[in-house]
Amino acid sequence: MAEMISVAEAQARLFALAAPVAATQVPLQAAAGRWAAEAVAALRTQPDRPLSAMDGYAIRFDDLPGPWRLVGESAAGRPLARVVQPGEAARIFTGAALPDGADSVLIQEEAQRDGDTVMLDGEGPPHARAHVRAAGLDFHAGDTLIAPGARITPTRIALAAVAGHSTLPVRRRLRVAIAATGDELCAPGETLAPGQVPESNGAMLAAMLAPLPVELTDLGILPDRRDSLTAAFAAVDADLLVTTGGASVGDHDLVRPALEAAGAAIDFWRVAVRPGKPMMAGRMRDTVVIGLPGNPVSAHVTALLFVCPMIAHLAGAADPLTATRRATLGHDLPAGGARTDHLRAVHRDGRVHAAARQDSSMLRTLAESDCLIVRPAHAPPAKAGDSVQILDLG
Ligand SMILES: Nc1nc2c(c(=O)[nH]1)N[C@H]1C(S)=C(S)[C@@H](COP(=O)(O)OP(=O)(O)OC[C@H]3O[C@@H](n4cnc5c(N)ncnc54)[C@H](O)[C@@H]3O)O[C@H]1N2
Ligand code: MOO
Repeated sequence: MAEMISVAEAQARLFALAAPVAATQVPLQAAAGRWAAEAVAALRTQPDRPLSAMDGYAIRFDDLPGPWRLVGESAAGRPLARVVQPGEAARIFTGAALPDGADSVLIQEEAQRDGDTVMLDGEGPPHARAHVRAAGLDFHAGDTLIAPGARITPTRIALAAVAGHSTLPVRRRLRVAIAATGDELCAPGETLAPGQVPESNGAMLAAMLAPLPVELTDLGILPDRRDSLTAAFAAVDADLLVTTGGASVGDHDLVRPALEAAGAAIDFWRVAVRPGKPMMAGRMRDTVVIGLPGNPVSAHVTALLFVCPMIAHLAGAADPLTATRRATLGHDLPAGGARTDHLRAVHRDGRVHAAARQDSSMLRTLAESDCLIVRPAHAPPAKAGDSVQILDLG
């Protein structure tokens, strides 16, 4: 039987199965949560001219301590069409263009006005260009603002908009098919015959993939019959096929032979991960296939470690792996086993506490957990107060 490979090796081999899909240009709002297919440069300088950062009076710093003669007004979008001469001031508002000739802003809390005369009533601007946003303060035309492979966050969408873009280069949406396998499974809510259980992996996977740039096809529940599995897999037209169940070594675990009969070359099967060991991945013509174990917790953990990162990779992410972070352990843990362990845990009083029972069928413990404690294979025993790696659960 094939040896187990490490999580890191499995992720690397998975990513090597297919390159990111084709690039396309989409409207700003449609780019949310996707990844930049190429570098995005500024089409304009921001601000494109000096602007006031405060409400007050545009003055020449050398004229301090005043007084000044008021000669007009500059409001946002309505600049003053005149040069401010020595001894003159212009009323100005936040975001308005600083008139030519002026170099500083006297904030209105430090000014007194009497008709057309403005007088200093306080400290005044501490230096020339005080309360002025210089042209190019934020960025200059031509600056690279978004690196290739960077996630398109709401703030990057705003940045692209102010940089002059109405569209962004991303990868096309991925066509993802999911299928549950198992004769015991019934659609959620259906009346169960003896021995049947409601199918839960499909709804969970669909929810996990919902924030990602995918077009999802749910093939529903496939029976544990090699011929029907083969026919269903062979008919898939997608970038990625994700199955759950039937991945292990039992007589009814037929996903691997059915995938192979449908033309798939399996690249690896069995990963040193707990839960989730029997997962497999390979390629079936233009479709990457990932076979996840059926146990609901195993399916969740392997989807988190492999499916979501693979979608990010195919969607062009420079850094597709889900980030771990450090947390403080709330109690002792025994030495780890031969597989990298993922313990369902909750934060309490600033520390993480693993659930007492970690059976991979127990969905309730998973749903009540806010993170997974990641323990590398063969980790030595850990003590309360030790630092451990965690994966946040959404
Ligand atoms: N002799 C061995 N037996 C098992 C091994 C092994 O190495 N040797 N590995 C175990 C491990 S680890 C796991 S994980 C499971 C996974 O096996 P399968 O992928 O073949 O999963 P199934 O047998 O199809 O199902 C397991 C369990 O999960 C339930 N299930 C399956 N699909 C769904 C679904 N879509 N929604 C809800 N629940 C589902 C299913 O009813 C079973 O209870 O194998 C071990 N065995
Ligand atoms: O990997 Mo299995 O998921 O340990 O139960």
